[in-house]
Amino acid sequence: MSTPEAADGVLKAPEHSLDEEEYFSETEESSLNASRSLQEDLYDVQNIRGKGKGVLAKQRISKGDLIMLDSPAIVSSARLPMYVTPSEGSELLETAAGMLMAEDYNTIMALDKPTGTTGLDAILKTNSFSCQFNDGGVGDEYLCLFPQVSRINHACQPNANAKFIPRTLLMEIRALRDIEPGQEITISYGKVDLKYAERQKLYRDNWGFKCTCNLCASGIYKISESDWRRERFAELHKTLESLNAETYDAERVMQWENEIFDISETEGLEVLVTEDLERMAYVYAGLGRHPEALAWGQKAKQNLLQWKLGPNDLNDDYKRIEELLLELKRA
Ligand SMILES: C[S@@+](CC[C@H](N)C(=O)[O-])C[C@H]1O[C@@H](n2cnc3c(N)ncnc32)[C@H](O)[C@@H]1O
Repeated sequence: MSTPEAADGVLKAPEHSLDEEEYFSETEESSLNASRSLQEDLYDVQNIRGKGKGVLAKQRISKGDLIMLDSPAIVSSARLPMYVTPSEGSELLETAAGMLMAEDYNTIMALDKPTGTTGLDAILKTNSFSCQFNDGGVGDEYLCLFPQVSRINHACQPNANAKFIPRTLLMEIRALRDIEPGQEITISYGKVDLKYAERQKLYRDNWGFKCTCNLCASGIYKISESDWRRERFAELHKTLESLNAETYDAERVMQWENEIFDISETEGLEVLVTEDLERMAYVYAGLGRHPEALAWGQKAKQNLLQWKLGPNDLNDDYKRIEELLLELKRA
């Protein structure tokens, strides 16, 4: 499992927007105990037809709200099978799990696994996230088992986002859109922008299930509309990335970007539009419209912090956007 508004001019402010300070303090202060009390108020684990268990909202959750903060009960190098035999690997996992507190051990042993399988291997394969702790170089891939997050089912138009924070090893689940009481909370297990056939193949081959999320179960017309939008999303990005001084036209870029923002909202692809928000900042800056450029730059930074980066994981994208914001403030 790996984890994953257009407007005429300036984006609408999201209903719940986090500024950097609020974001950092909210996340820094959140302990796992806080997460457990969040759990009691916000969601329940219940049986979902055709999907085993799943997580349902108990109250209205607003876009941007923190839903879960979970720490891994088990962390295993993804390269373990290169160094030990399958039975040695299973033994190591059982030994590690045996060191957990009884409550945590029972929680992970009760997690979902394919019928007819036993043991931690199957539980890890069904439920773990593939996580990188450093720069994603050779050997930097780990399988992490998050006991609470493991109950969240996949959807191809998810209403929540899973973000792994390497510095703390926490997995953060945040609402991608408003979620009503009784609605299932869902995340994407794989690449979020795949089309129907690619997604079905991915989930069948890697996790052994046929995806029956709302989109995949919705029938041929809705599925092909969604596929068309996803294809258009990719096509627009290709066009935008291939622009040069001769082919650049600010008006057209703005139209295309607004189309991208519309599609990202419908399809749940908000995590993929940071560069588009940044591009809009450059377009407005190029037109000498600095207040609008600044607003788009701030949206880009917020998008990065909300959906991709952990507090203090300030990567090159973040630094580049910060520099742009500084320049725009000076202009
Ligand atoms: C990480 S677990 C999710 C929680 C699980 N349903 C449970 O009962 O604990 C992943 C498993 O849930 C089921 N599942 C998750 N998303 C699904 C979906 N969109 N369609 C069908 N089954 C799904 C599959 O059996 C998958 O292997």
